[in-house]
Amino acid sequence: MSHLWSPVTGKNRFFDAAEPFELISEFGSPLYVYNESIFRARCREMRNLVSYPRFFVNYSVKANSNLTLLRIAREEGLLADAMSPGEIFVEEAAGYTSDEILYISNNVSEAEMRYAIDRGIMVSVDSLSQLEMFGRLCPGGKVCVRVNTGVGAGHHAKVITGGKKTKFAVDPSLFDDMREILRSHRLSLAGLNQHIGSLFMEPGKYLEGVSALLALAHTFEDLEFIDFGGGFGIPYEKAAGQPRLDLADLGSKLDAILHDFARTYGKSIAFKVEPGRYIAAESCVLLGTVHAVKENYGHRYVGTDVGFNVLARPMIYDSHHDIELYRASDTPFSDLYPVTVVGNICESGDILAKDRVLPQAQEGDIIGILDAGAYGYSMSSNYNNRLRPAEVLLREDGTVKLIRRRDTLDDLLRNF
Ligand SMILES: Cc1ncc(COP(=O)(O)O)c(C=O)c1O
Ligand SMILES: N[C@@H](CCCC[NH3+])C(=O)O
Repeated sequence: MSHLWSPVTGKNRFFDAAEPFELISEFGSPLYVYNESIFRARCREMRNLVSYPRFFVNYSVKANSNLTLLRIAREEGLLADAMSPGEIFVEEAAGYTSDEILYISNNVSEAEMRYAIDRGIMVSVDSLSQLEMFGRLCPGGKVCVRVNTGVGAGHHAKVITGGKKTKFAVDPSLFDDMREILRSHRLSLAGLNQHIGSLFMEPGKYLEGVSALLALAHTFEDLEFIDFGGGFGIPYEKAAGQPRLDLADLGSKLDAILHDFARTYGKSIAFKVEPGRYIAAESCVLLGTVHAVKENYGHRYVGTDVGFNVLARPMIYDSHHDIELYRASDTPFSDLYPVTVVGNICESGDILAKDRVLPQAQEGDIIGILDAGAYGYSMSSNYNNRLRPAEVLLREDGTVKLIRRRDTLDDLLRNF
């Protein structure tokens, strides 16, 4: 039995089914551990966001494209987004059919666009030059256009995808030119989509974006669907008491807007959202091992095997993840003081948590990095020729399933 120190009170039920030390000894460290019931619960919350009947949730698989999790998302009735042929390929392997996938392309080659067209997958283009390309490849076809309504939101400048300072989507002032391209290739505009950015915690900006897109949508007569994008945030700072996004409030306001639009649009219309993080983030704790503790010029460091090759978010965006400690011995956890938790990569920016208030860690302790299910494994790499970790699923029936094996040294030579 291990001992747990957690900054998050009122739990910890995540590891009911299996102990961190047992998991690490069986599957290696670091290790992405997912909880099936949390993942399914998040899928259902999104499915039930509104009462509007033709409402679809496209899971944005860039957050986490593990095949087993994709199959579960599909079982829960989620459709899928794809950002690349690779994502389409994996979605098809998980059982998604062409009518269940929306390809939200960005600066793709002809071959990449054709990959979706050949499969009958709906393509969203995000520039007029790519609309031209689509028209050349698929004259007379149906297409979707990604629109930048000028509304943007997100937890960091690098993930705000709407507004005046982003490469994404079509500026509505170019709509006359867009209509001309549609006409010249006999294309029908089946859908409009947008994505304002990743991680908002208040409904305001999202609903502002929804209304802005719908105002533009009224000027097109034949739309089949409108897709408002993802961005639904989760509270990463639970230990500090950060509240959850009020989905019930967001859902009821969104519902009213959708019914209103549908009443006045004049034809049956479907609506979509594209959550990634909300579905996957909280279903995962990333486990790692403490291998060294040291003091450098008065600064205390906890050295772990969770480098930024394993979890890139803190390095790229200074993102916060709450951290727990598990201990096999009976040594009690000490008082709390600030330490910097780092990985094993040869860069000084390889920092998981700076000046985090924790008990003194010991060699052999396990750390648990919470809410690591979105943009965790999917952004991991082999930098420093390190092996990407395994992923395991704590199933609802109490069993543990390996859902992706850990890289092997041979994998490092696979492409030579
Ligand atoms: C086009 C598009 N849709 C959906 C998402 C999913 O975003 P999130 O994980 O914040 O829900 C992203 C990523 O930000 C995206 O680029
Ligand atoms: N990778 C970002 C989110 C970007 C989503 C892709 N548009 C994160 O970890 O927060």
